[in-house]
Amino acid sequence: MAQYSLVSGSVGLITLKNPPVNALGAVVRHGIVDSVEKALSDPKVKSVVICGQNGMFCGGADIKEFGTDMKGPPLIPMFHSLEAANKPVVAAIEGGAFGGGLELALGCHYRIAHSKAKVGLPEVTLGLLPAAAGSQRLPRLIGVPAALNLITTGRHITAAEALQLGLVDQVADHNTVDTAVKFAQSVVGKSLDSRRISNFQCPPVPNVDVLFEEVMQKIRQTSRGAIAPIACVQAVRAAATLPYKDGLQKEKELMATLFTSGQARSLQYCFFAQRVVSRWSMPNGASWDTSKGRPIHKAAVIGLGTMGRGIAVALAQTGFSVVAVETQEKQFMDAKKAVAGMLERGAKRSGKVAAHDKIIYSQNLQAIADVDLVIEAVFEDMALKKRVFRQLSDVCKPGTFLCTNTSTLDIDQMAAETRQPELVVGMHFFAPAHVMKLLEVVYGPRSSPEAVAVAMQLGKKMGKVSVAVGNCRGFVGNRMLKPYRDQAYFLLEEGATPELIDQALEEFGFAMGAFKVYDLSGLDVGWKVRKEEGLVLPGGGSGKSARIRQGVRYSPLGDLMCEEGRFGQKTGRGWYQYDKPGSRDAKPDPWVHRFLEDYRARHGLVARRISNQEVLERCLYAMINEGFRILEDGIAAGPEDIDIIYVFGYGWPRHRGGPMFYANMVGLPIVLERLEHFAQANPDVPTLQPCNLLRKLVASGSPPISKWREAMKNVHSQL
Ligand SMILES: CC(C)(COP(=O)(O)OP(=O)(O)OC[C@H]1O[C@@H](n2cnc3c(N)ncnc32)[C@H](O)[C@@H]1OP(=O)(O)O)[C@@H](O)C(=O)NCCC(=O)NCCSC(=O)C[C@@H](O)CCCCCCCCCCCCC(=O)O
Ligand SMILES: NC(=O)c1ccc[n+]([C@@H]2O[C@H](COP(=O)([O-])OP(=O)(O)OC[C@H]3O[C@@H](n4cnc5c(N)ncnc54)[C@H](O)[C@@H]3O)[C@@H](O)[C@H]2O)c1
Repeated sequence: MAQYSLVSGSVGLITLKNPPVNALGAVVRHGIVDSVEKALSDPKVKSVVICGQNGMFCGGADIKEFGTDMKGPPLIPMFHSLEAANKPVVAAIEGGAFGGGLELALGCHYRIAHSKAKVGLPEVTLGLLPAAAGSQRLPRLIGVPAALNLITTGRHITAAEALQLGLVDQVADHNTVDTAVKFAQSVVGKSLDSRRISNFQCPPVPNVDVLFEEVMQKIRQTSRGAIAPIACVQAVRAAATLPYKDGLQKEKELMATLFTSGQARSLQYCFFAQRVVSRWSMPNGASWDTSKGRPIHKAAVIGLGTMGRGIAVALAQTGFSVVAVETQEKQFMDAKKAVAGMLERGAKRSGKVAAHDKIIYSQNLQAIADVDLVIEAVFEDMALKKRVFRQLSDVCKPGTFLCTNTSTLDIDQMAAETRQPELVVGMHFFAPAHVMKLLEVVYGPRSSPEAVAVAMQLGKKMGKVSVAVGNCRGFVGNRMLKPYRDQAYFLLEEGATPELIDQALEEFGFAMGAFKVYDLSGLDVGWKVRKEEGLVLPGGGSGKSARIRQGVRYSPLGDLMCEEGRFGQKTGRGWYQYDKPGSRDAKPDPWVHRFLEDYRARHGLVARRISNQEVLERCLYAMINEGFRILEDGIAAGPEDIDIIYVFGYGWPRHRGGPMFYANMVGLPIVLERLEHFAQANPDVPTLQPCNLLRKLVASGSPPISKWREAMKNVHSQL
């Protein structure tokens, strides 16, 4: 609702009330219309202030209403009547004004913001554009380049930046509403013509066509197939080149296309999924609302290689005291230099002071005796990790949380080496750890809810999107990656090239195709793991056993590449060629094509034409099938957990919602039918056999993804 009151004898105060963010649902919109009418028709009222309750102005249109019949007054005429009012209307912005909330403020004649408030037009992140005239008013107020930046990125800006851009008129440190009321009284009688933004001409831009052409080209390159950023540019272009009324019409047409698109549904699903996963639960019933964490002041990182360095930086930048331990002399010296450089660069970007003094370096484990939490990031070697956990348990004070950054190994085996196994959890960061947003928090069978709560809270403090998952080989993300990568290799054997596969995946929207990722992370990493698993045979093996291991189809292609010393970017040669070791510009390599032809000839394989569609179906459906198995096994609490892991950690295009949402969009019966088809053609690939949960969901009428948790409960009770 919107509450109306008369304050200071002459100011009509309209307070938006719709917790928690005062979104502009139908009831609020009715409330605004009624309140504005009251204020404008009351002769005692000389000016109007609009604010939101509980220190929050407005989070925008009510996203939960999208997809419903959206009854109630529309926003655009409401904002026009505010703007047309003959009494000054002032927006008092506390907390935030986002999307429709900022558009409401732009309909007002003045805007006063609290110094800690943030504002923005984040519609693009929901697959939309600011379609309550925001795309037309903002460029008129702050100019085309600044408006383009805000609207195409959706970024939230501080009150100080908003003031600098001319987006707000004043910033208040205290009592924003009181300040706005006084301000409203002070402007009574002043002409309002110059305050009605829809009357403004857009500030002229030299070479407007060139500017928009350049911006559009950049957006096309970076948007990975997302349509909303492109529509945003088109809408701002309309503001820059057309009269307001025509621009508004263009905004409406563009919004109509976006609003009903699958991309908008996917992005809005991601918005809510991110919030769903923060309400974590464990199979034993423990959950975020019943489990309390403990404050962490001082943390330790063990092993300062690729991951340990990033984790130490992320902790220090969050304000934690860190003890960083590395045993090898050269690594120790290199890490100190590298971490200092990372902190400097971070400080430059954020404008904050580099947190050098937060980190103490040591080569001795005794230095961590008084820390509250440890994150181990030594080599991926179970024997070593067990030894380290024994030492940690001896050295650390009782009650210290012991976390491992392992990407695949069994948390429980490490916990078993300690005196308090309930304090052991996985904190699986992604490289580079100070940049990547995802954190998988892995609970073993003995992990306490308190330990999970501590890791989840720590992740949140570090600005990570944390997802709690169960303990199995590869957890969620890496477990699902295996069948995807296996399919990519099998497709090479059958006639594809790395470029063909990567192109199909990149056109789908992945940041990088499977083979570019291999080259980036190093082919030798997987080779080492496969050797330890006893899968690697010299020369790739021979005869029938060459392409079968442990009874299932296996491609030795990756092993053969490693035997040639082709480890990827680090050696300047991998699935692509690079100008020099360490260089990033991947070029197709004729050597690889010959290597694949020789391999096929050796194994009597006849190359066939492989379509992009087959690449997507084989790679993605195999991955999705594993996702269903993960749900069936109770490793992830719901499809949202899997999707958030893939969007934030594995470059899955957000506008496609994550693998499980994608399956829901494609249609579960289609996914099942294609998996059955591929499984029949590849009886020696068990990961293509459709899993029980998928079959049961299809048999029960393929409920929408929002109902899968419920359906999973039934499946679990039947298993
Ligand atoms: C605001 C925040 C920054 C606050 O963050 P914080 O961390 O404090 O809190 P949470 O994020 O955890 O949120 C708490 C709680 O609130 C829910 N929530 C937040 N925002 C909204 C919202 N806008 N609507 C509904 N619910 C919201 C959130 O889900 C949490 O609850 P939960 O139970 O899930 O835990 C942060 O919340 C934030 O960033 N929010 C989103 C801000 C945003 O993106 N706003 C823009 C919304 S879109 C918009 O405003 C569109 C307008 O431009 C124009 C609308 C015009 C519509 C016209 C439609 C015409 C269609 C024409 C098509 C015709 C087709 C045809 O022809 O048929
Ligand atoms: N590299 C990645 O992309 C990535 C991503 C996620 C998780 N992980 C996991 O993170 C862990 C570390 O991986 P990495 O890539 O940083 O390895 P790395 O080889 O770059 O670094 C490991 C470091 O640990 C040090 N070390 C070994 N034993 C030690 C001990 N007893 N005490 C202190 N330091 C010791 C080594 O000297 C080395 O500097 C592994 O478990 C790995 O699976 C890696």
